[in-house]
Amino acid sequence: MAKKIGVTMEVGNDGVAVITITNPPVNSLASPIIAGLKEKFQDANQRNDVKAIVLTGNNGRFSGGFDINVFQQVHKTGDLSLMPEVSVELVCNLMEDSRKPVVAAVEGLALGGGLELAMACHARVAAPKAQLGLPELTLGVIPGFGGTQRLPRLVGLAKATDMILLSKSILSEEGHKLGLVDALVPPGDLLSASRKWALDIADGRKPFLRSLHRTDKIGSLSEARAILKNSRQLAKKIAPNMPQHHACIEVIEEGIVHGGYSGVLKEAEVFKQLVLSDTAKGLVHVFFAQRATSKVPNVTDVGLKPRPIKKVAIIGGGLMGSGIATALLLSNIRVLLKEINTEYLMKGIKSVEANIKGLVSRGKLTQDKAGKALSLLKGVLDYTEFKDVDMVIEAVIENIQLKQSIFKELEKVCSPHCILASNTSTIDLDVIGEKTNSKDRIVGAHFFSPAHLMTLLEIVRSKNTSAQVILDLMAVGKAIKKVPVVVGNCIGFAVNRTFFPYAQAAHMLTNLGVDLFRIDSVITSFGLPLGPFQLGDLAGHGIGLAVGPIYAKVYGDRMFNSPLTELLLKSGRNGKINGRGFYIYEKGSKPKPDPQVLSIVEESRKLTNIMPGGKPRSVSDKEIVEMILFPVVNEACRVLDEGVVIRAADLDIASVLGMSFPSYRGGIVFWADMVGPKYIYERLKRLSETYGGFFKPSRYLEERAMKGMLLSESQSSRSRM
Ligand SMILES: CCCCCCCCCCC[C@H](O)CC(=O)SCCNC(=O)CCNC(=O)[C@H](O)C(C)(C)COP(=O)(O)OP(=O)(O)OC[C@H]1O[C@@H](n2cnc3c(N)ncnc32)[C@H](O)[C@@H]1OP(=O)(O)O
Ligand SMILES: NC(=O)c1ccc[n+]([C@@H]2O[C@H](COP(=O)([O-])OP(=O)(O)OC[C@H]3O[C@@H](n4cnc5c(N)ncnc54)[C@H](O)[C@@H]3O)[C@@H](O)[C@H]2O)c1
Repeated sequence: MAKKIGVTMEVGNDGVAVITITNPPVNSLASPIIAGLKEKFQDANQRNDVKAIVLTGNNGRFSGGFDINVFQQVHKTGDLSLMPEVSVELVCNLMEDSRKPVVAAVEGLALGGGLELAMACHARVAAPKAQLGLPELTLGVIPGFGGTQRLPRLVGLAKATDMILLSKSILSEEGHKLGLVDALVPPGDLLSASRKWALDIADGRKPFLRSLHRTDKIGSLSEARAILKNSRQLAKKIAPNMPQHHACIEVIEEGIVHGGYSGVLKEAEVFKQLVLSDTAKGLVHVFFAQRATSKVPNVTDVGLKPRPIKKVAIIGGGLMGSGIATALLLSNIRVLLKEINTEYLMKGIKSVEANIKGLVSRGKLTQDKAGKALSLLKGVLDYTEFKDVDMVIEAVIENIQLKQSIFKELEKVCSPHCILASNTSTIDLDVIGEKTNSKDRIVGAHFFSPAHLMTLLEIVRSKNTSAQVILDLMAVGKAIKKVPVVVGNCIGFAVNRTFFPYAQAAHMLTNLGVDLFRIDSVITSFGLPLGPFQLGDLAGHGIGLAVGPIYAKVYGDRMFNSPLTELLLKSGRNGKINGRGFYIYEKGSKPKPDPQVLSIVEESRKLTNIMPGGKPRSVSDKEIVEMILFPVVNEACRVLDEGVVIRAADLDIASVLGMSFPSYRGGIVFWADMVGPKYIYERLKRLSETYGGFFKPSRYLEERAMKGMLLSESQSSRSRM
């Protein structure tokens, strides 16, 4: 059934016109809604039987803002005329400057353009716990319906810049204290209270306030300039590669110096420029790509319902097991943590406690909630209590025989409906389940470290895993605030496999004579939070050495064998874990590049002997980015070709959430498409002629480059799922 979209107006006997937005699920401001609002406000302003107006949203949500699909259309077509001219015609002229008072009745959420409409009203009445914010900067644009001007005038400049630059929303309770919300009322009274407020303004019992004309919360020009100076510093720190933060501050400043109306006009100009930026394209892509991960063909569209998962057993209380336990406990799921002996069990429980304490000390969790979470944890040393768990997540060391024997045992001790998940990062799931008769309920639950903080959950589906089990794990993932991405079974799955050339390429460049600290710095300037060497230190070089042969076995034709990791380990540099790797790690200070490591690098260079003519290769920063990330793109192509992910956008989300690839570049495939498959192919081809198989372009990349296709365009039908 087509969903009902539109704007309605009902005029009551009291002379109040209630204008209601209906566009499920979040009442986004799509073109027909904006047209409907213009029409109804014009009508209400003209009708003699209308004394006052109430604006509200249907189904308990005021509005989730401007329709982000329109941004995507603008990105596809480059056609700016798809953007409506709203900020003056509707928001200033028809609403704010109306002679009839308008009151916003806000419930659920008022975000972006939704909050901007509410701020153009002459008062705001809200239900408790409504979410209020201007998150436009997360989409690469700025507020475009006057929000840059009205929010500072309603809550003060410091609070407004904080909310806008950090895209922080607040609840209506806080909004009430700040003056953004004029009255808080129970949801059942929202409409009647708003009607009354509107009539009170009309009859002069309450003030007729136009937000854009207010100056009482702005302070003096020098105070404003001091706040904006701090904002500029904040923007430099949090968004060094993005244009919208600085642009937004300029627009706010325009309004402070030349008045709100001038600010509104500048806002529209700047909005037009930003909406076409690569940053906006990347961030809007990520917005939709993240939501698309919830749609898994033959799983979420076949009428299945997720089964309740109330109790989970975790086997192994090490780094990953304790992190996974923390994530489950924080979402009120009971956890049995199994270890091999009391000492390791206590260590595991202490890690969970430390994770939770860390959240409390950073103000992310109340003491009460921390206590409640820990009360749901029970440590065990055997399988006696496994009979009534709904799911087991195995997180023991990466050892095939051990995992196989555990799964064989689980089949006996757990109920037949229990989901059997493994957190393995490299072992084939079919191999793990080889000795069982439960292959349909064996699934990969690949969390990323630290598991209680990282949001990606790769759900690895073997050819036998049932749709019901995938759906159940997706539901658990969402319940514990992860973003589940369903991927196919292969060594490294989607993320680790795609990024295995990341460290390898860095090692190759270093062996070619490029300074390793420069490589890290170039890559962090590109936008990844950690360069390949610092990332290696964080993961631990022992792990790097252990997984190398596993990758070599299947992807050996495209491996660069660097002796550097082994040499590091030989000299006692395990990485962050023992305070020394490529960097030195001291408590309380940032990692410091260790010059002593350079002699180890020299030794490695002698062994590989790949420097041209024995002299360091000279490379530009651009070449560094290309030589490190194009091999990653190349592997992403193979992942797409083999159908390891359902759609290219899933790999974008997985790269953003699993590897912290910059979201404003849209994820690894989106970025590659922006750079151009043909250019990437030609660069790799040239590099492979000099340096061999590591850079050899994949069949998929070559094909797309030759056909002038994007990498994200219609994938091969040879899906593994
Ligand atoms: C000529 C040029 C002149 C230029 C002048 C300027 C003109 C235009 C100015 C625009 C002005 C405005 O300032 C810009 C905006 O308002 S941008 C939008 C700001 N709003 C947001 O960023 C909110 C985004 N949404 C969310 O954060 C969440 O979706 C949520 C609203 C908190 C709800 O969360 P949840 O309940 O978890 O549900 P989902 O996230 O899963 O969403 C459900 C579905 O709804 C879709 N959705 C959500 N928001 C929007 C939206 N704003 N537009 C379109 N669609 C939206 C979402 O995609 C989900 O869809 P599916 O179910 O299909 O996946
Ligand atoms: N470390 C990471 O960054 C990371 C990321 C994703 C996935 N993984 C995977 O997660 C798994 C665990 O890795 P980790 O880093 O937490 O290892 P870890 O060494 O920190 O922890 C493993 C724990 O398992 C326990 N254990 C071993 N046999 C057991 C048994 N029979 N019963 C109960 N407990 C047992 C050990 O005592 C140890 O405490 C591995 O499969 C690994 O590949 C690791």
